Amino acid sequence: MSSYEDKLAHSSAEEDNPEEASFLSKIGGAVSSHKSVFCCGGSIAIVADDDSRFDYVTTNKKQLTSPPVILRWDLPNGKAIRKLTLPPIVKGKKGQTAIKELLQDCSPATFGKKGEEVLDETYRKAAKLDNNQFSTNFNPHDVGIIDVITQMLLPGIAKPFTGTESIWEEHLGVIAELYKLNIYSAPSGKFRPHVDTPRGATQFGSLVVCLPNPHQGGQLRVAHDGLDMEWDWSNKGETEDDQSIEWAAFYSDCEHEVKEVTSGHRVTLTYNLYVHERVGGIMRDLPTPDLSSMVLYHRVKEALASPAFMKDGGTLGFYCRHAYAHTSDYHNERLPMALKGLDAVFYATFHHLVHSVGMHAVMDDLDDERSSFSEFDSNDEDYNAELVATGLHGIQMSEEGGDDESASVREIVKDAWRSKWRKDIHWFGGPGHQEIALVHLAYGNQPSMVWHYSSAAILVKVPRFNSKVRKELREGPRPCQETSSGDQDKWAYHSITITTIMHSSNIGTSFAFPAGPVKLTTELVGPEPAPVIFALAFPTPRVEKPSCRFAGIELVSRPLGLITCV
Ligand SMILES: O=C(O)CCC(=O)C(=O)O
Ligand SMILES: [Fe+2]
Repeated sequence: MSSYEDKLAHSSAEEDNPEEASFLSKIGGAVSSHKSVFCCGGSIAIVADDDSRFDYVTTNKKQLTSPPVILRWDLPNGKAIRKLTLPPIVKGKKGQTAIKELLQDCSPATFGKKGEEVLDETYRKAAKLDNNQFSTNFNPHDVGIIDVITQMLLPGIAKPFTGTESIWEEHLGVIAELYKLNIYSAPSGKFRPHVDTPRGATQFGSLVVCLPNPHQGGQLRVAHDGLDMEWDWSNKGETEDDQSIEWAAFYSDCEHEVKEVTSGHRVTLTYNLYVHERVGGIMRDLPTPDLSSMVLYHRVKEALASPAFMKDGGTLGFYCRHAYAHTSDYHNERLPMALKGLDAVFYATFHHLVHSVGMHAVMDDLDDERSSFSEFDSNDEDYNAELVATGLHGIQMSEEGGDDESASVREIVKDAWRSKWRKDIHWFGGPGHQEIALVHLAYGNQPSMVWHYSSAAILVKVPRFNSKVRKELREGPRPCQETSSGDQDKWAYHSITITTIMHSSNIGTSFAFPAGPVKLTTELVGPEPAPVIFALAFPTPRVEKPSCRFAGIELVSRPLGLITCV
């Protein structure tokens, strides 16, 4: 216990009241580790004909409700579909007839053991339909379940994970993949303690949704790190005013079990929970939205196709229209992925069309300092120029200027802030939101602090008209040359030259070759386009033609020679 917790525990006259001390110690145990939040769950009331159920999603006035759940499933012959509503529309025995029909069309549920699907009713007794055999009107997003899971279960795993394509840190979204429909029926429907098999590197948990159908028993027990939670959904759906959908979600590494069902049928939907990047969809190399649906995309494409537009290349600049804390270390790691609105569209458009786009902090108002320095005038080389940082960087502190009375502010800032004077940029619009970028000492008898502010901007290096990038935009990508030929049992060494254009989203990109993937890492992606050479061995007949252009990365594959397989 830390000394702070120690103090808290002792502050309640522990000796006089041991019972209270025990409560305090239990509460202390429940907050001592972030691992104590390993599951969450709740109840969604069923309300038929509630047309306004989404009117209250942003207020605190009313709970979200769900209409009765409809299930439709394929008959085993695949030629017809049946339908069931839960809670059953007809009560009593008749209602349960429909469930029995559903049961007839299910198959026994298996479980994974040492990589194999096992059927063993002493371990798991349940019926199942796979997700391609049924459909439902129930969607956990609609009733806020996914938002709750994101808020409660995601922080612990919202870190970059290894072994996946992505290195983006903004893993904030949850995808719930409908996995199975299960029925645990009395007597002895159950699933003994187990840990779910993760279905891929991004799965972090499971969600169980229990539909309103009368049953007893079948409690779900979830355990983690010495803590235990039990969800008892018995009796739900039995009476008119107690009809609800019950749900629970938990991390993949939690042991859990379904205790024996003692009467009725416990009908559940299970979902696999995956983490994904919630922001950045438009910035992905294969973007979620279709960029060609944007007016800007067409205008840019049109311009790039014309020799009248920046024939010898040039630089375009765009000050972000939205505010970002771009000089905080935390935020500049999240840019450009966290760009929004027009900023995101501008960045993504150029990223996809010419690849050479980056974010920079810019100081544009240093000319204001000029008035006090008569030695500068409008003939100066850097007059009317913007000071453009080498990229985005955190706030800098400098002692420069403290004892140099003759230094101008412009010189001090230029020396202390990694940047360049730029006059060649064609800007769209003026500077926007500003953040503190640099603090330094002012010269003079009385040293004082001076603050300088920067705006976040997107700079695009437009390639020359006859560049490969622009040519390909006009004419489509060049087909790759056949790199080698050979017979089946020969292996070819190929050198793969990858020319990268610095962009953070290139990092983590991997190329699938038969010899294994090649992954671009931070070490390989330099500030300038640079060739990176790999020598790979793979069977020539199966050489996959690498595409010439892949997400801003140029690939050239050429044979280096043949070696014979032994
Ligand atoms: O139905 C439940 O509550 C849990 C089911 C389960 O553990 C599973 O399908 O893996
Ligand atoms: Fe499970």
